[in-house]
Amino acid sequence: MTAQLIDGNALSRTLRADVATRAAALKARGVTPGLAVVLVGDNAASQVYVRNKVKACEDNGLHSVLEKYPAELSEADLLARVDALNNDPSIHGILVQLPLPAHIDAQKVIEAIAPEKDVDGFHVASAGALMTGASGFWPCTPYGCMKMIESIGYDLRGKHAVVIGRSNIVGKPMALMLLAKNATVTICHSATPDLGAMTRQADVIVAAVGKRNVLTADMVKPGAVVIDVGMNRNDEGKLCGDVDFAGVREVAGWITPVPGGVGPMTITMLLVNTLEAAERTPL
Ligand SMILES: Nc1nc2c(c(=O)[nH]1)N[C@@H](CN(C=O)c1ccc(C(=O)N[C@@H](CCC(=O)O)C(=O)O)cc1)CN2
Repeated sequence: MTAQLIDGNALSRTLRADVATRAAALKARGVTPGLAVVLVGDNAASQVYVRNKVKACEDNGLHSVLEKYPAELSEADLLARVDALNNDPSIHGILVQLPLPAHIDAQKVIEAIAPEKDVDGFHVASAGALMTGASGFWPCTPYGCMKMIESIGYDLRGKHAVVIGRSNIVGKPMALMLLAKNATVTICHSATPDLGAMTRQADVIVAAVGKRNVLTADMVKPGAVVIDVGMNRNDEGKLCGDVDFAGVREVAGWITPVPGGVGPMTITMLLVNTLEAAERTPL
């Protein structure tokens, strides 16, 4: 069996077209959804990601501002910028690109963002909302993974989902989202003794570790849905995920590629969250 691809670029095109339609409707009522993207330092990958976020806004009718600061920016100055953006009525969503330089406490900066503008979904209030089922923004990467699973018409009720990785940004929120759809969820991590024994039981596997070949064909139940969140480089310097794609695609039922899978969906869900932040703002 060769797995069917879940194409993040194609799904993104469909979802972004819907964002553009809704943004135009909002504009007609006098509100242009606005996103502020804050980048500190010169991390090469971050520069590409923020550029792609700004372009995605431009292409789909959202207003965006990109604020770039040198790596030496103080934490206090960054907090002051966040405060100014919290009070700017033309800005509905704020994101501070991660990672931040080591002298800045990233969590402190995230907590300074007004929860109603936290379109990254990283604020503790957003995490609490996800946990309790209250209204709030979901982190874009796991939210994108859920949309990919939804796009194949897969019913998670009663299925066993294994999430590999326990970060606050992907692993933990991913597990909560799967749970909310009535999956039975297992979270595996670096101290899990026999990862393969867990993943072989899974109907759905989400790999979010940041290490190549964490998931190989012998660890996958035939027909499983495999979502690859990893973003790594192989020995030739080519982008690859956490999953041994060539091997696993011969066993899985569905699989996401890297590139062209979860990555573009992360940016798409940022647009969705920003649009919703603007829609929720009273006129
Ligand atoms: N404030 C945030 N910081 C970070 C986030 C985030 O969601 N919010 N996530 C990651 C990086 N990230 C978005 O910021 C991101 C990573 C990758 C992609 C993407 O589209 N990848 C492409 C390949 C791109 C390439 O060629 O290098 C793909 O997978 O096809 C989008 C967004 C950490 N920081």
